[in-house]
Amino acid sequence: MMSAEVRNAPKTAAAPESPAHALVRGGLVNPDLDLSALAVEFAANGVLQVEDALRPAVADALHDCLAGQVPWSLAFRDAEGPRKLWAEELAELDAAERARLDEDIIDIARESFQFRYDSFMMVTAYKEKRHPELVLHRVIEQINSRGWLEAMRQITGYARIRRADAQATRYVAGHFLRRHNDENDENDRLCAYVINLTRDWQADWGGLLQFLDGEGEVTRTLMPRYNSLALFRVPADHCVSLVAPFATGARYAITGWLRT
Ligand SMILES: O=C(O)CCC(=O)C(=O)O
Ligand SMILES: [Fe+2]
Repeated sequence: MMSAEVRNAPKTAAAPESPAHALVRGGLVNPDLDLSALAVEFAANGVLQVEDALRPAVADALHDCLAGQVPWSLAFRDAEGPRKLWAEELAELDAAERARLDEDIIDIARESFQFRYDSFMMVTAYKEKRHPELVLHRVIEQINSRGWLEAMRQITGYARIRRADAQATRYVAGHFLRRHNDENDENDRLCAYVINLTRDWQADWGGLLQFLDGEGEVTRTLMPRYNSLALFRVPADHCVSLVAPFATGARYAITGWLRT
């Protein structure tokens, strides 16, 4: 399937070096973090929310990119599996087709694993050199840099972390991600991470990252606080709760896995 990036952008080799690109090249990690203290907390729970995780100016640049520049596509599952619909394809649907799509998404959610959120596949865009103006290309380089990976190895205790992938996500009213555990066929995901880039989110808007035990009890809830970094071991059962119809904000994040 052709990616949103492929459809939406001409292929350009040279990435323009804007001030935001230069800023992100300077590194992501907030140098004030106490990595040893965070490691103690992570070792105890296997789940951790790091506050003020990125350098503040970097968080602001990433927020501005997600809130203003990213060409989102809608991610969900149909009968065959994961699907993406580009913004233009959604715009072409009439009201009846749109209602049908919503019904189909919810029908699957009733019976099985399902999600609905806006997505931008950062690794695909990077490899295919699509949308080189987006600072997200620099993020792909930085989350695979020695500095970031070493910080992640120190916090998680996983010396085997070798690389990271990433997608940008946006959850608005009606979006959700049902219970799953992040395991994949390659079995190379050691930890999941979520960099939260939403300002002024409210807990009763939903969009909460929740961890579940074998009895279906919620064991931990993480608010998507601005510039927080959620880290947790894979596998772990978790979900993103439904964003309420009255939520006026969008929940922005960059999320992916720390891999072998
Ligand atoms: O956005 C989040 O908080 C979690 C996302 C997630 O669980 C996933 O993409 O697998
Ligand atoms: Fe997940």
